[in-house]
Amino acid sequence: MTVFPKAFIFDLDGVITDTAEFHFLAWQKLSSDLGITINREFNEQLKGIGRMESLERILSLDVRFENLSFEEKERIASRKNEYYQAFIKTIQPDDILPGILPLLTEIKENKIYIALGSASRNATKILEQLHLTSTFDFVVNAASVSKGKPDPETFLTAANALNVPNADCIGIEDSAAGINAINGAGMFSVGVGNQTHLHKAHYLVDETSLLTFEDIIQQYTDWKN
Ligand SMILES: O=P(O)(O)OC[C@H]1O[C@@H](O)[C@H](O)[C@@H](O)[C@@H]1O
Ligand SMILES: [Mg+2]
Repeated sequence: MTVFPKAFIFDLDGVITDTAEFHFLAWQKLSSDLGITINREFNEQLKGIGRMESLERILSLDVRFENLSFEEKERIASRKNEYYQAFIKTIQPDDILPGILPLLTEIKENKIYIALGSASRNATKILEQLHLTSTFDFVVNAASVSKGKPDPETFLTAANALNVPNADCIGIEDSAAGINAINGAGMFSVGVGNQTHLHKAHYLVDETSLLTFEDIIQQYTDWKN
């Protein structure tokens, strides 16, 4: 018999819209200002991770930045955010990734809650630009939690707010940190991306266009039984 979840908890960057690419481009630009080179492979470990922690990981690549003060780090992190905000200025509903709108619609039709579990302080703004604010029953962002992904707190906070058991939630993520967070919360994890980085996902698809309600529910049902 088919088992339906009580909530879907979506990551934002790289799942709802391709802002993961803008985060990468902004970090790359900032790194280049600092004389540090980062590539896409290195960027995989920044996905899902908060702004200051990402900066720490980049600075640790070069001993010249060993003794920066907190104020200096904050200033550098703000510069990255300025670069990022310039990239996201023009984001609009057309930028919702393929497959996401039909999935959201079907979840709603089945009267299942939809939450956002994002590490980004820009999350609310992006949802507004995508005209998706009212689609989400609850939004968790970096300001709502004390421990970011891979800690499960982001996903547990959403489940608590919606008053649903953790094991009745499905989380969707494009980052390894996010998949670890969902699994740590005792939820069913859906990964969007490649096997190398997201092998811990309970169910994995290559891209968002392959996320169908029917397939996810089928996989979730198998996991529950
Ligand atoms: O700098 P922001 O917008 O608060 O985002 C923090 C993090 O948010 C996450 O969603 C992204 O995957 C990370 O790449 C990003 O660094
Ligand atoms: Mg993401």
